Amino acid sequence: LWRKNCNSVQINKLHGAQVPKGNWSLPWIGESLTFYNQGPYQFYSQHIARYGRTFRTHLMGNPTIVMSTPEAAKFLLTTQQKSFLVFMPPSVSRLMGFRSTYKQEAMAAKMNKTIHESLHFELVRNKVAKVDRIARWVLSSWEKQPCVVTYEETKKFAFHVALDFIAGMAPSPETMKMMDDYSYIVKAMETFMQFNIPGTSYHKALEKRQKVLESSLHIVKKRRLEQSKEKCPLDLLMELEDDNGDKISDDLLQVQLFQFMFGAFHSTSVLFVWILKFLGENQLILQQVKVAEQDTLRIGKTSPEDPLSWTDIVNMPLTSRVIQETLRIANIAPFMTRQATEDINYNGIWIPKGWCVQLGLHYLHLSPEYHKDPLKFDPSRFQAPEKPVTFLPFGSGVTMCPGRELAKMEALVFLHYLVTTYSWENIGSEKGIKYFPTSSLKGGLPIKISKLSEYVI
Ligand code: HEM
Repeated sequence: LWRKNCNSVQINKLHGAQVPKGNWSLPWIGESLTFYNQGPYQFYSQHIARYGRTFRTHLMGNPTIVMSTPEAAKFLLTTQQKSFLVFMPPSVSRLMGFRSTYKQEAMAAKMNKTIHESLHFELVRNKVAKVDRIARWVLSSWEKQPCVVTYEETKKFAFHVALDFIAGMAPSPETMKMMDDYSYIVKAMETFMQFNIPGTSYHKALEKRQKVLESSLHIVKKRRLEQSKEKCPLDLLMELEDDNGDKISDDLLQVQLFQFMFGAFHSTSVLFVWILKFLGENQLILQQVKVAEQDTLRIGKTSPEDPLSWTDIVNMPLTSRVIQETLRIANIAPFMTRQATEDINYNGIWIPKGWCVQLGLHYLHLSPEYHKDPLKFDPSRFQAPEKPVTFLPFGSGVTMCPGRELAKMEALVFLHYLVTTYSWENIGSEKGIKYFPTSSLKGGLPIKISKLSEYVI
């Protein structure tokens, strides 16, 4: 019956448009297991070879059309974005407290607008000195460790930068505990298809979510009393009023802070891990970054305590290209999924209402059509402007990541201190990549670091 239902949709036509070729596989599960086991790139490559650039499948309980061209990205994220809602698998959306009607609620729309506006360039620029302090604090704690599990340690950095940036909060035992609870939630998202059964890690992750929400509420209440002169995004959210002049409720605020922090720290720490992996494997590029750019910058400082400035940040073109190339190859967000709110005809492809459309960023970023020698780590490719809509690590359109400038600035500061002060070697064996909730290295990249003897400025 399930197959019949799907097929009857497929042969229905709207102005001559047709659902693309593909495979439904098993009822409800569809091809989710294959997608999960193979990872997006292999899954996309095999299906594209068989069915063409746009194909249909069944993922996470939904009929899904997968597209991976710049035209499709533009259509889905920009020109036709109003016909779609952001989609997450139910088990993930429950952990995130995400509702599909979310963007339609008036207050939620105001909050979203505030978040995008609050992460402005000026704020990022003003935070360089603070991020500088946090980077030194975290890196100096690595010196005593015989084995640094990069993901675990860069997480501390990204989490505390995000907390300072969003809520003006300094590191404390309470924030470390909050970070551990978050980490448990992220870990639970790695597993495909989860059910809330007592004793399972998913059930425990939902309990941890409750704890993080409590910590978030505590932060909100503390911030209300602080009356800080420097306004952070949380202050701006607290000032919001609905159409009746009522302030945003604490319930909404704590969920918003929860989601905001989630977006802010996990992807960023994963980015650092990938950068360390690629630089470790490309010693020549590492030496160029170190000698030609970062050492020169450090030598220009009057004392070792001199923090980086915004001028320094914008004078790191080589390191910036390393970050771009890492984002392209690592594909931290390997795909984006949207759900159609109406029947849509996209260039003869029929997208029925309720179906999902998945944009395969992983394939777009690694396609030889748009990127020469795509699997080669070659930051110099970014010396020339990339072809339009072929590089979207932060998405595009109204939901484009508002934290992208902060993420890049953090990475530049972090790399500055890492390469000028330390050398490192990989001490773990390759364990492969996990793709959910983001593309990251299994094992978290264990390294051993040594302080450089020439660091005597
Ligand atoms: C390397 C680091 C990061 C990557 C790769 C990344 C990637 C992304 C992507 C791809 C999206 C769009 C999702 C979609 O449209 O479905 C997104 C959204 C978002 N990101 Fe980031 N992000 C990063 C860092 C950050 C940081 C540092 C912050 C906050 C300070 C942040 C806050 C957000 C928020 C709030 C959204 C939701 C925007 C909306 O729904 O309108 N992200 N991010």
